[in-house]
Amino acid sequence: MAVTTTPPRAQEGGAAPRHRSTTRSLLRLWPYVRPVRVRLFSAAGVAVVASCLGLVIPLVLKWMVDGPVADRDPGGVWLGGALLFALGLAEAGLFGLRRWLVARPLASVEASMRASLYRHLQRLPVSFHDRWASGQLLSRATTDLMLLRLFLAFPLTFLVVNGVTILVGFAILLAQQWTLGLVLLVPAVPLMIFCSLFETRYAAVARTVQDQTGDLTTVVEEGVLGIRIVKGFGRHRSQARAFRALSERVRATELRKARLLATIWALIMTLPELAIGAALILGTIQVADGGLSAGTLVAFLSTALALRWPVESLGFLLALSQDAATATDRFFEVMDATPADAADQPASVLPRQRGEGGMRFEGVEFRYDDAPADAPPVLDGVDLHIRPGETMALVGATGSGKTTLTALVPRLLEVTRGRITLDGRDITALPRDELRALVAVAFEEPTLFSATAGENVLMGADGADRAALARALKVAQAEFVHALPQGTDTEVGEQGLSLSGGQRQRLALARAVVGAPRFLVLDDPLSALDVHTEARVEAALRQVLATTTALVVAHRPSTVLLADRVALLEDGRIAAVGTHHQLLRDSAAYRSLMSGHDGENDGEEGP
Ligand SMILES: Nc1ncnc2c1ncn2[C@@H]1O[C@H](COP(=O)(O)OP(=O)(O)OP(=O)(O)O)[C@@H](O)[C@H]1O
Repeated sequence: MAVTTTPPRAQEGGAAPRHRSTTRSLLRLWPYVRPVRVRLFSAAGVAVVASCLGLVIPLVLKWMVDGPVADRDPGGVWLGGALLFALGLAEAGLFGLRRWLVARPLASVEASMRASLYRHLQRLPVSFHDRWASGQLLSRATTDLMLLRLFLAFPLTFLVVNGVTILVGFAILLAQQWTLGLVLLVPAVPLMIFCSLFETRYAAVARTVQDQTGDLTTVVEEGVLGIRIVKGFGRHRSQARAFRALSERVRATELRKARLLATIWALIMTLPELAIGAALILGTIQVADGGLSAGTLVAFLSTALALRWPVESLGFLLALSQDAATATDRFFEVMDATPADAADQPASVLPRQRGEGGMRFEGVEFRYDDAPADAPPVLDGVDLHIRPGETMALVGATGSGKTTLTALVPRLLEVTRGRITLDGRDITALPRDELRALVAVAFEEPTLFSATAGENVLMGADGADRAALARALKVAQAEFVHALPQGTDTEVGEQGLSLSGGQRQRLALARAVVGAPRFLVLDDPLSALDVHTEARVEAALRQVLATTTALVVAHRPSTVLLADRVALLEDGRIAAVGTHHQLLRDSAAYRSLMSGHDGENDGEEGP
């Protein structure tokens, strides 16, 4: 399975991709923004009108200074004052309306992006999740999406509003006194150069800080999930040191970001102020010479001052846009990864052949994407046939590829070469839903979700009822559930009651069998059980699921004995197949493997 992107790692010095276009990045948000475009554009229109109303105020001032004030007409002054008050009120009201227009749609854009990301993460193959740190994914789903909502709510609108206001404002300035207007325009050229330099540098720092925040999230998550190990080995000090070092790195990068912002902000504020100062001096000289009316100078300077905020806010708006472009890139790095179903081969369904029943591995080769190029494949030409209704134990040394082989059947991993058939049908030609209904899996690490015990089990099959639940609990010898405070309705998992390792394993096993699957793949799911419980589980499994074809990774002779036949995995291929006794007799490797377990203490399951 080819996944098209690799996880970016936070690097000191910035990891922003070169040649990135901020606009092109942000334009990718369009499909999510499209449904709310009418409200967003209306809000921008309202804000433009509000901002331009602000520019009318100096014109009213000019009329007042040159008219009623010069003519000492109190009625005119009152009229001008009332007009100014009405304009101010309208401006404030319109900005309020803008905020009301965008609040709800933007919350829905953020929610729909988060839902798409979550859906996509669920569809991405296991190999993708193996390669990406969970904190990097978490930070994309939280911090990055929040930055995007902020961008759509504020900088996007105000870049447009302030851009239009600056253009209209300068048109008014040039119309009033073009020579003074040109003086104000002088700083525009250096400012544009500074802004473009700033954009490139800021993009690199913004990317670094967002990646480092992802790394920090990973460390926090690992610290919380691994709290028992941290405490058990007294590692809290070294964990805290590692955390401090990482947060120190984030702080240093944030400070770099702040320094850049401070520089551009200082330039954006100073240059226009100098230009306004120069215009004031030149304008005063012109008024003294009689070339300009006092009212025009007042209006000119008021307009110039009204343009200060639109100009000065540019640095801050550009910075927020950069943060948003980086967040967009990070969001699409995940969304662009090829989901597992997209990699399905065309459904060249092989006709089911007689005698082809059961689970068959034919020349199966598998290599991990991130394995070194010169490393041999983990599995190299595996041939194995598990007959219908048969239980095959899979044994092999640690690291021989047993888990990898079991992950290939439900297509958690994809074979690199060769094929696997279930009742004669190539698994790559089966729709995912059908494959997942045919094959049930249980792993050594039993994962339970924050839900009731019953819900955790029923997750194993769509439409399974209470009767199926009771049957599954019986097969998995998980009837201890009935003795829990609320029986099958007791909350378990991270937020609920803590269960012992063996109890969790039996619930996970019940989940695997609740749908009475045709094929069962168990990756040593009974390792935490005592031998007696294990024997009872296996016996019940065989009896109730007589038609099930099972592949069971086994480490202990007791598990092996319950299987019909045993396959020995060695050097990436099946080295021997036979009953336990046959292999003990014929295979030295098998004898040595099993003898390693002879003296093993099988341990007790939890309370
Ligand atoms: N995501 C991965 N990327 C690269 N190599 C991997 C990955 N997962 C496992 N491997 C390698 O593949 C080999 C087989 O691993 P696997 O977990 O399948 O062995 P196993 O037989 O199940 O071992 P055990 O009995 O200890 O559970 C090992 O060498 C392991 O290092």
